[in-house]
Amino acid sequence: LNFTSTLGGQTFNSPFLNASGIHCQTAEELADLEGVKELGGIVTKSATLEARAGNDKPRYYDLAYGSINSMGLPNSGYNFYLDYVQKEHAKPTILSVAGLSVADVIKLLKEVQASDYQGLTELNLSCPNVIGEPQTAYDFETTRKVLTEVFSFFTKPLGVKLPPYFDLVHFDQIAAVLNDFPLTHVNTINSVGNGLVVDVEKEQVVTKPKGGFGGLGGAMVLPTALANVRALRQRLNPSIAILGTGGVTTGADVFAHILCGAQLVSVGTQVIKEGLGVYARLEKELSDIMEAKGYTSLEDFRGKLQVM
Ligand SMILES: O=C(O)c1[nH]c(=O)[nH]c(=O)c1Cl
Repeated sequence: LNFTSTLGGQTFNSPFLNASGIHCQTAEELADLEGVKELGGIVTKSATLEARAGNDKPRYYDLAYGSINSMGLPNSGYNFYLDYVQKEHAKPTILSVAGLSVADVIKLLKEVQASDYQGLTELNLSCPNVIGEPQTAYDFETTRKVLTEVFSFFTKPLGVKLPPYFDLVHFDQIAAVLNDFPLTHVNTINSVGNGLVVDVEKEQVVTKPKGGFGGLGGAMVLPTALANVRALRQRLNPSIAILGTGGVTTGADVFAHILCGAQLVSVGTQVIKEGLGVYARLEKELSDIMEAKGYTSLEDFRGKLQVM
């Protein structure tokens, strides 16, 4: 089966990625990812200018149907991740970056531009958990302003990580912004922001930051993730690839993401639930589905979801 694709000048030998933030914050976690042969690429935890401890714990809670997190962007600081991605790796890397202000984003990306890093960078415009900070990509004007400033100097492969949208007009509006820039990709979705999980027995929230409000992931967000992949595929220039993230627990979910237009597919919550062995299971399940349908390559069905 042909699982190979190229993005931003890099060759990905498999459609699988780790979702930024999951098992990709420390040197040990990143080394673990290198050892997962079914992973096509490695995405770093979103890096900020300064290292961050993140929000108070408990800040992650596992549910039967998914997860809620209010991590608060804990990371070792961009120097650590920029050094990491400039080392030799058997797989392509995607350097995820986030800023607490437009100025931080510009400063960070100028460092990346000035470095010898030739791989992909992904600007996270959608973290829902930094207290007092908005999810930038819900503000279309600010998103345009940021991208205009970034592309005035940034010439390396760049994608953006988007929050989920829930209104068809909003899909039109964000696509109208993104189509004006030479992006390599869009990664959709980030967690569904500011959900709330209640422990009825304790009559209490389950995470400490923000009164228990946090980003939702896992099985429960799959229909939202598929809708965002599909809607953006239908609206974005073909030159902008879609990385599908959200709700993947089976090979059928991976197939669905690709059918909606995803080039690569990230797995987050399920890695926490099942461990890194999940990728071998997903690859087997996806292969079995493709063989049963007579497909030999992802191109045979990518973006070919039928309507009624
Ligand atoms: O709280 C986090 O660190 C976090 N959590 C998320 O669910 N998405 C993000 O982009 C980030 Cl940056």
